[in-house]
Amino acid sequence: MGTMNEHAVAEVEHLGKVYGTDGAAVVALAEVSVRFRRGEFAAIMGPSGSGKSTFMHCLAGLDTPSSGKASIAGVDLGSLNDEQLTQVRREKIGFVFQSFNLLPTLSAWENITLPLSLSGKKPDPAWTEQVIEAMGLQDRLDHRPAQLSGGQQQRVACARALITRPEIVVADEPTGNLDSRSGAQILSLLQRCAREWRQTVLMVTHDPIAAGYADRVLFLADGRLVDEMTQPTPGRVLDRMRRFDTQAVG
Ligand SMILES: Nc1ncnc2c1ncn2[C@@H]1O[C@H](COP(=O)(O)OP(=O)(O)OP(=O)(O)O)[C@@H](O)[C@H]1O
Repeated sequence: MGTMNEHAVAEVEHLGKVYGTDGAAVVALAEVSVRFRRGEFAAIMGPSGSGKSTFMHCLAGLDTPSSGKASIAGVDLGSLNDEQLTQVRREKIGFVFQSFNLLPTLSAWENITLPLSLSGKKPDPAWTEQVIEAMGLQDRLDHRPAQLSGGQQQRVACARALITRPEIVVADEPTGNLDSRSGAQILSLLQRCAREWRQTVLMVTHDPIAAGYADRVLFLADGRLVDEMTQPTPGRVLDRMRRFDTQAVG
């Protein structure tokens, strides 16, 4: 695809994670190696307990691998101290969660600009306007989360994730709590992050329709990367997921 020599924005090599010890040890990830490039929208799928959250947490520096390594922009996260890790997360990664995670006492505007307030930075007016307009939030900036619909709240959460212009957007089931129309809006926005703004978007999802918006789908099973699909369609993703079901039964 002409991307062989392109710089990997994020990469894991021989990533492994074991929780607990001895008899109680659970292998959550084993020997996972994958690279993500600039402007790529990737979906991570797999049955419950297959290691998706663990994978994302290790990649984003929220959890420490037991073996192998995770790197962001060529920097091995394992070589950083806590302060440096916090800085990498703050500057390079925007997070979107299934449950929005907005602060209830703050207005939409205050929630969106919180990452900047926390690091003592001023909003870049042109970028801020572009993000707010892309999220369709111009008329909702004074509202508190409770005065917004679920879809609007998730768009506030997306704007908050984008306000620092991170190279990577990590979305953990971003449409899990939304109706299909609001979900489609969020997925189009994530697609735009990748295509127009050249951010690397990594999304965990259980939904084949959501995965259909991605450029590539990675399939995890029992902590291993077992398959990969480019130019996914909901139908092909659904077929692949069904094969996990039959394997689990058999
Ligand atoms: N903190 C922990 N302590 C012990 N075991 C854990 C911990 N976190 C995850 N696990 C185990 O690791 C395995 C992978 O879990 P993980 O949450 O990464 O899977 P998942 O694919 O995200 O699942 P789901 O789709 O249900 O959210 C599971 O067997 C889980 O029980």
